[in-house]
Amino acid sequence: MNTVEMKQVSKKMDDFSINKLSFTVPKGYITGFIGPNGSGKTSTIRMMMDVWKADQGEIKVFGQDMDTKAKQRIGFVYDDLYMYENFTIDKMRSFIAPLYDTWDPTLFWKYQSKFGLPTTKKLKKFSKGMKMKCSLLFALSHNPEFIIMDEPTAGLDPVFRRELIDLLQELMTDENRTIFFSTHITTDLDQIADYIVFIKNGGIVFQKSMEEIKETFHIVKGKNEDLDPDIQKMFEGIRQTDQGFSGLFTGNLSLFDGFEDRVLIEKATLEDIMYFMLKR
Ligand SMILES: Nc1ncnc2c1ncn2[C@@H]1O[C@H](COP(=O)(O)OP(=O)(O)OP(=O)(O)O)[C@@H](O)[C@H]1O
Repeated sequence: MNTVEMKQVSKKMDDFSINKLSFTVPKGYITGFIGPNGSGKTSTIRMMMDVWKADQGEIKVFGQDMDTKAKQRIGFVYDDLYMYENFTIDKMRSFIAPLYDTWDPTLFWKYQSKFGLPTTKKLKKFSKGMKMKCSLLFALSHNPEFIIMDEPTAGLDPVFRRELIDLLQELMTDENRTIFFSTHITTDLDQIADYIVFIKNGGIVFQKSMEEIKETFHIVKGKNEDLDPDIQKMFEGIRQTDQGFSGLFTGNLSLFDGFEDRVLIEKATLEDIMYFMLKR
């Protein structure tokens, strides 16, 4: 069962386009959305939320086209705060709470206190991190079954970032809940993601489960003298220094059996995978 299904979605902008993008967000799991700067993550999220219309393709959320009823079931965290800057949190609450049937005041005050957000300070006086926390506070207070976040950890200090990751994990004890979020901090995803959607230039690179990623991608380190052109071709990407080479490998590891201790093989992190696949 999928919370989101994007099929062959395309959109042309001035000097950029999303090209026949297809992926799913499986229900009950955390899916991380990665890609380099300007690859189309925010644009894709905007289309998913129906803030922007796609030129072509199909986007289904909860098995239907997006409408106000579906939006009620979603907690949406932008990379910027789209709220009235002259308002305080308390005033914002009086506007936003009535919009949601499932608004939970207990949850609101619980997160307000947990995030340490002042209720009487105007939003324009909030720091970047405080704005992100505020956006999270409003997104979580109506107990959404689907949480979509655009770079939620950007601007957060390491302590709160860790706390947010723990909070997301805690939220996932509800097996009906689904989380989809974009981030450049791939170490966060190494810890909590179940699936990864990787895009580049508005197109899909891959969608895989973390399990599949851990089984498929390896970093092989070795000596430069062992790196002949035939071996080089077997890698998805290679980095060479005077000390030796390291490369991203997705093939059968038995190929290196004869190398014995001349090579070191490790599981690749998401950062390794992005680095080598984008460098290629
Ligand atoms: N309103 C807009 N009108 C025209 N082009 C836009 C608009 N917003 C974004 N773009 C372009 O779309 C491309 C993708 O931008 P987008 O913000 O979706 O990427 P991203 O993957 O979220 O990037 P980042 O990781 O840097 O936040 C960029 O080339 C950007 O200039």
